Amino acid sequence: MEINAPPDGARFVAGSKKLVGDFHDQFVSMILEAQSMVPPPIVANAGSTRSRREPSLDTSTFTVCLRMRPLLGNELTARGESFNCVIPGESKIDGSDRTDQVIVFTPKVGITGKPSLTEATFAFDYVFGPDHDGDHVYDAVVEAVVKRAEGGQVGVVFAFGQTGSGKSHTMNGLMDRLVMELFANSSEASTRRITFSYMEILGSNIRDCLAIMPDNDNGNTMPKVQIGELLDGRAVVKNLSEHRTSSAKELSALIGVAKSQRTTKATEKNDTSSRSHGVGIIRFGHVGFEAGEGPAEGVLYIIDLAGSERSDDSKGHNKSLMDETKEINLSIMSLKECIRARTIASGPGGASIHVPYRRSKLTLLMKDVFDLGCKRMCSTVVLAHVSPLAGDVKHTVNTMNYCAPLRVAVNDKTKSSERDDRDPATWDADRIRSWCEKTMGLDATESNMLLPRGTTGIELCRTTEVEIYRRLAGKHDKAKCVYQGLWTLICDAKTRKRRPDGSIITQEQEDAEIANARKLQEEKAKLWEDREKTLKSEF
Ligand SMILES: Nc1ncnc2c1ncn2[C@@H]1O[C@H](COP(=O)(O)OP(=O)(O)OP(=O)(O)O)[C@@H](O)[C@H]1O
Repeated sequence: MEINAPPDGARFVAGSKKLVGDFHDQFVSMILEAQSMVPPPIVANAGSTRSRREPSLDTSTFTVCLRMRPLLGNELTARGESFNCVIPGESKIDGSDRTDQVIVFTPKVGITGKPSLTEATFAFDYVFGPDHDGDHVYDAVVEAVVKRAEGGQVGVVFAFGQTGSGKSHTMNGLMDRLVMELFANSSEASTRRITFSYMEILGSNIRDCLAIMPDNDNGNTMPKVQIGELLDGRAVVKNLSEHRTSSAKELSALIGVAKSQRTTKATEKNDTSSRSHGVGIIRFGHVGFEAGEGPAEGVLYIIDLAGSERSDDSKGHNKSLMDETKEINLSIMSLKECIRARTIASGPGGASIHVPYRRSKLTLLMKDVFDLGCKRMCSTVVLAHVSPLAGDVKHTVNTMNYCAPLRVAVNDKTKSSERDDRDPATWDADRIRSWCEKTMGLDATESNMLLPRGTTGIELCRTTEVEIYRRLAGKHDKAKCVYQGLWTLICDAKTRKRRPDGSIITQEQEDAEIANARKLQEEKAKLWEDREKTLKSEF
């Protein structure tokens, strides 16, 4: 949509070469006017869409958010292209769906010297504007992921966006709040074991930022960290130090050391630009179990990606900064590719989609998030960051063009899959109880402990491993058996072959299709053989 300047606003000087910065005040008033027309938030009847959907379990969920930083310091008073061109748009909460919109205005000056704005609207799960602080972001999207990781699942929070858009600012704030929350409940201290590690990744060069801690014998000579895959498919990290923490003070001190060790350099856009991906890993272990007995460790990855740069941002770089930029942009591209492919892979007919997580060390580390066969729930929060400045608008549109469709892909997959009767997420309370008793060997008392108040299949599928162990207290072997049995069924359902329209391909249909293809191939071979014979006889 094009918005033209008010007639009395712009100095139209036909033929003279005017730039966007020459119309600072006109653009500011045009954007303020557009902002005054944004409708108030819409809150529809809760539950209106959820009740219509088939129960289904998203084993890897992505919450795609946008955070825009405020204008800073001299940006507030500077002229030229230093004005705000990103504003929060309409907000809707519709049953189980939540949508926040954001509007980006691209200022232009035509060849006639006339200023105009091009308006584009993008939808996200959440949009955090300049007035939202870090606590707001934590409460809205991060807290739930932390709780899941504490319960034995995988949580990932990562920040990406243009250099100088506020990624480190957000992640530092989230880490500070996380430290407070993790140790707020002292009664949990005796039942869990928290460890912290921090590394920085630049291409295949990975460094342990806590290797110089005094509790590490190797000091500064720590070997390079390696990320690889075991024969059984598990991703492993070698030579990364793990530091047990039992208080907020200890964890805070470790985070402080990690931050001070991370490579930053001054670039044209940011005096302290992060030139690597910073990866904080918090593991939640459980005490009181024999080795190999208890629930799996939960893990939380807090990832502050290096800033992506367009060629404009890097025109003043020397060769080494240029090489770093290339590495940074490549790994961010493969991360985005993996999220896109993973969301499509969980949709109808998507089980055969390849998720290229081996392409970079960062995505290999997060393998659980991208693997359809992963045996635990993975929740990822994508925090895309943008600068509000008109001078950065190309980058902003670029970030939004990539991130906003990630959210659409997530929502689309619930559309029209044929109900899978073997998927435990679709079972009612009686069927899941009968499976627990007949297949898993639980007696009636154990079933009552595991399935309080008529727990349905989808509810049990969403229950964390730690919670299953808690409900079946003292019966670790049964808890392990139920969790593993349940996740085998879930993974089978996730990888079941489907047609693009969502209908299930049964084993018999698959066998018939293979036999049919083989028959066609034999017929073709026979045809060629006959042709060759005819040709030979003709010459
Ligand atoms: N929401 C915010 N409120 C106030 N100041 C902010 C906000 N976001 C960012 N800033 C400030 O903007 C500047 C750049 O932010 P930051 O270093 O976090 O960017 P970045 O995206 O991590 O950059 P790079 O990718 O180059 O490391 C910093 O001075 C930071 O304090």
